[in-house]
Amino acid sequence: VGRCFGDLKNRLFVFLGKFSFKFRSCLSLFIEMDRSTSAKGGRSKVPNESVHVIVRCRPISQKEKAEKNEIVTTIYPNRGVVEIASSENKENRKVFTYDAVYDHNANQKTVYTEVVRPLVTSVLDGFNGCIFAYGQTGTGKTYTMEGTPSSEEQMGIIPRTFEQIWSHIDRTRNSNFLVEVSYLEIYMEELRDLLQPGTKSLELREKEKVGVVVPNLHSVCCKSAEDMLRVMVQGNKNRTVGFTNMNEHSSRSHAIFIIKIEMCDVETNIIKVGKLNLIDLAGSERQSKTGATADRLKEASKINLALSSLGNVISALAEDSPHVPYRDSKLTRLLQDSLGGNSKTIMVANIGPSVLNYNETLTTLRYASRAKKIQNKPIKNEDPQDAKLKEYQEEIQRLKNLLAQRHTTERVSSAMSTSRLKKPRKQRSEITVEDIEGDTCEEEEPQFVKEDAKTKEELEREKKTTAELASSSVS
Ligand SMILES: Nc1ncnc2c1ncn2[C@@H]1O[C@H](COP(=O)(O)OP(=O)(O)OP(=O)(O)O)[C@@H](O)[C@H]1O
Repeated sequence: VGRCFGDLKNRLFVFLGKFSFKFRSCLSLFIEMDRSTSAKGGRSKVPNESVHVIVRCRPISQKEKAEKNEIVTTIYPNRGVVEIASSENKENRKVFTYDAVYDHNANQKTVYTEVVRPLVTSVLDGFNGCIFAYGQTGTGKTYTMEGTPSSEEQMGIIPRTFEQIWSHIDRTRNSNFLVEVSYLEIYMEELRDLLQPGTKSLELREKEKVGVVVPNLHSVCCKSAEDMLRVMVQGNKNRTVGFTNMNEHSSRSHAIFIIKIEMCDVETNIIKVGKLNLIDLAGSERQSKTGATADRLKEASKINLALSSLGNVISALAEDSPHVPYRDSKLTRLLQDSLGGNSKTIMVANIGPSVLNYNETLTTLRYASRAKKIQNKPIKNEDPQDAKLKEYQEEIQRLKNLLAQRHTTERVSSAMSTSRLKKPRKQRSEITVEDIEGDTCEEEEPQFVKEDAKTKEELEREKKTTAELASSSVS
């Protein structure tokens, strides 16, 4: 009995020990969670959302086919799994799982509908969104992000977002929208405005409650999907592209297409702002493979530097490290909110199927796996102080008040100056699609300015008739 009791007592101690260990670790987990949420600005009630990671494998190229390169990646779209086999040892297979994976059979429309459409819907509800394509050079980042915009089948993510945005605007009643786009590239660690080439390089600034901003970056107000497409095409003409052994039209810079949508519900007067960053990164590359020389070599080292800092940020966030090295490159500073901040983010990891790409593919798959662990805290941007629609609405109200005031004083005196009736000043950063295409066409006046001008005209006409009547009755 004594031995039995002793045994029971020992088991009880082991159990209590385990329990107290679990209790302690739970407690420290809660304390840790609380610490990390309060460290991120007290947004503890906002639910976390992981970065969505998808992998897309391009078809085998003509060159790879001709060289009879072995295929080492197997894609299982139904299970979200990518398997990669080492060419030396077929048994040595590495398996990775993602939110979605696509093989060479997946067309542009499928990728958009399944992955991007829900994110753009959120942006149209006032969230920040970011989609970035990452991968070795020549694996299809530009094909995925842009594709061939003139072809219904081949158009990529960016032109498809234009269509979704404008079909939403056309369908929505009782709301006003303001859509603006900007386009910039990071080339050799310098920020360049792709819509105003030749201007001096841009700076990054940290703005309280807003995050990292690019002052003096031009934005173009768009009134249709076609407008947005024209801006994209124009910006692409200014993007730095070069030839490498791996890709005839290799992007030598990281390009960021920014869409800002302000929307105001006319009944509630609530303004929401959605911002979408669409990023086509330059490819990671081995200088020996790309055959880089001189300028290409300098570019490549800067590209690789920015990409390795992106890798470090991803690793730090995935490991919940107390220090995240966002400040190490312009790219990571610009992506600060998209990785670990206020944004819904999708990473598209592009890979190639052949044995030639084995090492790079493995690196990309590992990066992508780590990125899955990144937690963001997306919050709806409602009633921001710097919304332009708000500024315009206040201007409309001011004009209306002015007209009402004028209407009453008109009868007493006709000397009131009309010079105070100004249309809203054109912002320095506001240019039109025509401006960037070299057309000097003046910007079409917003509807409310036209309406106010109409009222003013009517008022003038009324004034003239009254004066005529008065003069005829005197005579
Ligand atoms: N899913 C795909 N289906 C058909 N063709 C593709 C696909 N992905 C890529 N390609 C083709 O592969 C080539 C290289 O693609 P792309 O230029 O998009 O690569 P990239 O990753 O942007 O390269 P870089 O980093 O050098 O700019 C192009 O000719 C492109 O049309």
